[in-house]
Amino acid sequence: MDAVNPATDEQLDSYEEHTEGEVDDALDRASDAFEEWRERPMRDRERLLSAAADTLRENKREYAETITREMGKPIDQAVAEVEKCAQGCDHYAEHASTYLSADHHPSPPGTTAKTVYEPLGPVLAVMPWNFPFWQVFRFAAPSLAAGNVGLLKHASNVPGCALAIESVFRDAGFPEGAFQSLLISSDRVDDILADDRVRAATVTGSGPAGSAVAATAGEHLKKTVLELGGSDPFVVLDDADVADAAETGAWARNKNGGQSCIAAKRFVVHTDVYDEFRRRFTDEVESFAVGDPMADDTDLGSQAKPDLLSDLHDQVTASVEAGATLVTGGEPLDREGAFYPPTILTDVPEGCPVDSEETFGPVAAVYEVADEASAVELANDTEFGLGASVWTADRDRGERVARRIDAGCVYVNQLVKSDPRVPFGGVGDSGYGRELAGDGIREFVNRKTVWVE
Ligand SMILES: O=CCCC(=O)O
Repeated sequence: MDAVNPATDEQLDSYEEHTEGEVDDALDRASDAFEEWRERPMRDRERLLSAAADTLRENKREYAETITREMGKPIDQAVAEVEKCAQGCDHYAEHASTYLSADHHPSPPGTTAKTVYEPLGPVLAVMPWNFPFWQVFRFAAPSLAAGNVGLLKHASNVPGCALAIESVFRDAGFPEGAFQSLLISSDRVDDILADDRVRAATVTGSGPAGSAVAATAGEHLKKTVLELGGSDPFVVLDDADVADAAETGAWARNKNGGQSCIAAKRFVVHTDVYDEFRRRFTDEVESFAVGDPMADDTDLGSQAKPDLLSDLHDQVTASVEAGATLVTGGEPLDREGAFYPPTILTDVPEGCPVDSEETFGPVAAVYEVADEASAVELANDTEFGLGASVWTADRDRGERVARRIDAGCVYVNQLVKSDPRVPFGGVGDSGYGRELAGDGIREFVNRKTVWVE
C-alpha cells in the first residue's frame, strides 16, 4: 500500500498488506479483548476514552500533518479534525453511562421489566479518506464506550492515518486488541465480515461500497450501519440574510476541498435574491486561497487523489456540454498535484452530472426557483437524503421548510455539520442507522429485555 502526497505527487511511504495469518491473529486478539473489555466497569471505559482525548490533543499537530500529507486538506482543517475527535471521545467519556442506563417499562405489580444494553463484539469499520480521523472516531468512541472492540479497514490512501489511530488507543492504555487497523484491500472485506468472530459492520463511503458490505452482512445476519453519499441542498429563501448565506455557503461547499458527504452541493435560491446571492457567492469562492495544504493561510488544498480530480472534472465538462453555464473555475490548476479551483455552475439542466450525481470536490450547482414550494420540490429531487440547509429570517418558516425536506438532518441558518451531541445519518441512498449522541451508541448493542418476577 503506497501513501502518496496528492499535493506534490511524492511517495510518502509504502506499507505491506497484512497477510491472512496476520488478519487471523488480529481477529483472535479482537475476540479475546472483547471478553475482557465488555466486563470492564463503564467508569474504566470512560476513563480510557478521556485518556484517548488527551493523547489526541497532545499530538494533534503530528496527527494533522499525517492527515494533510496523505489526503491534501489544509493543515488548520486537519488540526480542527483531530480536536473534534478529542471532543467526540470526551462526549462519550461523559455521557456513555447515561446513554446506556437501563430503560424501565410498565410491568405487573411485583415484577420488573427493563431493557439493558450489552455490547455485540468486534465491529468492522470500513472507513473513507475524507475525514480520515473523524470518521473513525465517530464510530470508535461510542462503540468502545459500549463495550465493543473495533477493527478498522481504512481507505487504502491513508494507511499512515490508520496506524496512527491504532496508536492513539494503544498509547491511551486501551487493552491490546481493543482497536486494530487492518491494512488490507477492499476485496478482503467479505471474508472478514463472514468470519464468526466479527459481529457487525459500519461503513462510511460510497453507495456501492455500502451496499456490497450490507449484502455480505445480510447473508451472515450481521447488523450494519451505513453512512453513504449525499447531494445536500442549500436553500436560500427570499427573506434570508443573503450575505451570511453566501459566506457560509461558500464554506459549506468548499471546506475539506469540497470532499464531504454533507457538503452543500445544490444551491437552491429564491428568484428575489438570486442575483445578489450568485454575485456574493462567486466573490466568496473566488477569494479562497488555493495552494499548499501545509501553509497556515490555505483555504483549499489539493484533492485527495488524481483519479478523483479527473472524475470531478468529467462531471463538470459533461454538465457544461449539457448546457450548464460555467461562472468560475472549471479547469484543474496547471501545477503539480491534484488541485481543482472552486467552481460554480448555473443554468444547470435536469439530469446532468452535477444535478443528479454527488460531486465530491469544490463544485457548486446553483439553481433559481420561483417560490418556497419549488425550492422544497427541487431540494427533494434527489435519491440521496443526508443533510440540508435552509436560510430564512423567520425561524418558524425555517422549521416548517426543514420538516418538508427528506433528509437525516436539516440545519436552519447554519451549514450541515456533525456534532457528537446530535444524531447523524441519512435516508434513501444516503444509508441508514445513526451515529453519534445516544442513538449512535445504541446501534451496536443487544437491547436485551430482562423481565423479573
Ligand atoms: O463526509 C461526511 C461527514 C463529515 C462529518 O461528519 O463532518
